[in-house]
Amino acid sequence: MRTAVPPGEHTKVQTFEPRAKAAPCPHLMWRDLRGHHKVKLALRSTLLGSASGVSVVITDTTVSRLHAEIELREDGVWIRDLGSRNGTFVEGVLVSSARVADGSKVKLGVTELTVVYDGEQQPPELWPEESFGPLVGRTPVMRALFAYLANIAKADSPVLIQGETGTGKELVAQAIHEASPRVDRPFVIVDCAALPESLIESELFGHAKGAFTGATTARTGAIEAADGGTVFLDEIGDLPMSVQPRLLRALESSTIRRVGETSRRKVNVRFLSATHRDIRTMVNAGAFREDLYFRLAVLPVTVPPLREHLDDVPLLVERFLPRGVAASPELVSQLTKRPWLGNVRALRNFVHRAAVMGAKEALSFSDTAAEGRPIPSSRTAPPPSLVPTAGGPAPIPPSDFESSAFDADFKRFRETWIDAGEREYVRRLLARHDRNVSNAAREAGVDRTYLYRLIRKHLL
Ligand SMILES: Nc1ncnc2c1ncn2[C@@H]1O[C@H](COP(=O)(O)OP(=O)(O)OP(=O)(O)O)[C@@H](O)[C@H]1O
Repeated sequence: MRTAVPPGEHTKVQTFEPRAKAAPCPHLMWRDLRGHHKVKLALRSTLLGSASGVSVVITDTTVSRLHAEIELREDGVWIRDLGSRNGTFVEGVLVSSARVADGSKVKLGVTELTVVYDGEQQPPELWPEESFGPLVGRTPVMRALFAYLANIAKADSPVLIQGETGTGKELVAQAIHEASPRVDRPFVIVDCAALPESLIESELFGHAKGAFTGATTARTGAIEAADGGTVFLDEIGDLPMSVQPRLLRALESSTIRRVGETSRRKVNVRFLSATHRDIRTMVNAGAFREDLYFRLAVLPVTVPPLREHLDDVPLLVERFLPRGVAASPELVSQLTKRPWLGNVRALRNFVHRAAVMGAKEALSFSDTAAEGRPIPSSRTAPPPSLVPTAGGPAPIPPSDFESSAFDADFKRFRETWIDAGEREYVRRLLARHDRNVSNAAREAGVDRTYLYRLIRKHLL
């Protein structure tokens, strides 16, 4: 359990006035056991299936409970299968994700649906500033996200934040809490992936003295500690099945029971949770409770991967660089062309490495760290650099470890090299064990869930 750091300084520079493009606003027609239906798809994302909690319920036993998701993007309507039992077909072709053209036929189980594009959606509301709490972003996709976050911050319903690793989900949770009426109360974070199954219950709900061996004193759990405020359950997809009913009960009854106690305690908390996994597919696979999913995802948030808002790279670089240091325009231009598979976190790590090692070293490190190479033409250009801004400190010398690393700020130096060493350690460990994580974790003497986290962090 951690309590969040206080909010930092937020820049409110307004230099770029983006316009959101309108997405198509289609309708969906189909016939099932309940007859003919025609539904307008007004939301950016619509869940289709036979479960009663989804937005478009299809009454057909061959349709999975959470079967597919329709997304309205600027370039059209997309459908994504959620690991359904009988698959999703577009014009007779089995797809995992596909664009659906106007008038196309989509088949879920034995039910055929027709997608008709008719008219455009109202463009989404855009946040007027380039930051929202600790988050920065100037692109329409981020400003639309900020406007949505500002709205849901006022509500009290549970929020499920989804997005790839490193997209900023934890920061989104922090931003929601800071913009909510609960801002003056605690914001408590629980990382469900970092705790072994035996400890997670007591971490969440607390325990009584003597509840189990080693419980020498009573302990308040995270949910109780967040009373009046917000509890953020990070990596909720890793919550063991055995603990899920207990969390469901807490959400439904606003009470918790400490491990080893018999009576329940009233709590007043807002639940935010996040995951990089698709919980809908986990529900279909029987690895996550459907009722808990619907309880947690009353207000869903999807954080876009960095490759979908690359125009934010310059602003993010500025945010991550030490005060008084600026990146050269060539470097920034190169950075906006990378795929950033590790998203904003990878960009932040790059900037920190560049400030210690020099941009050239950091770029070549990124090339081997699954971030992909820059566009070929830029590779022949001289190495871009970090330069001091007027009145700022001396430039950090580019190039090799020997000359530059020891001149840097100690904290950053330490983080960068620990990060690099940790990555190399895990890479070699996995190679020695043919990527068998259980064996590797045993040899390393760490918990399996912790090793998974390191693998994800370093994109190994
Ligand atoms: N829009 C943003 N503005 C400023 N910083 C950001 C933004 N998005 C992400 N970051 C920074 O990127 C890093 C990774 O973000 P965060 O830890 O919130 O990602 P995450 O999606 O929760 O990752 P994971 O799935 O691995 O838990 C953090 O240092 C965060 O501060």
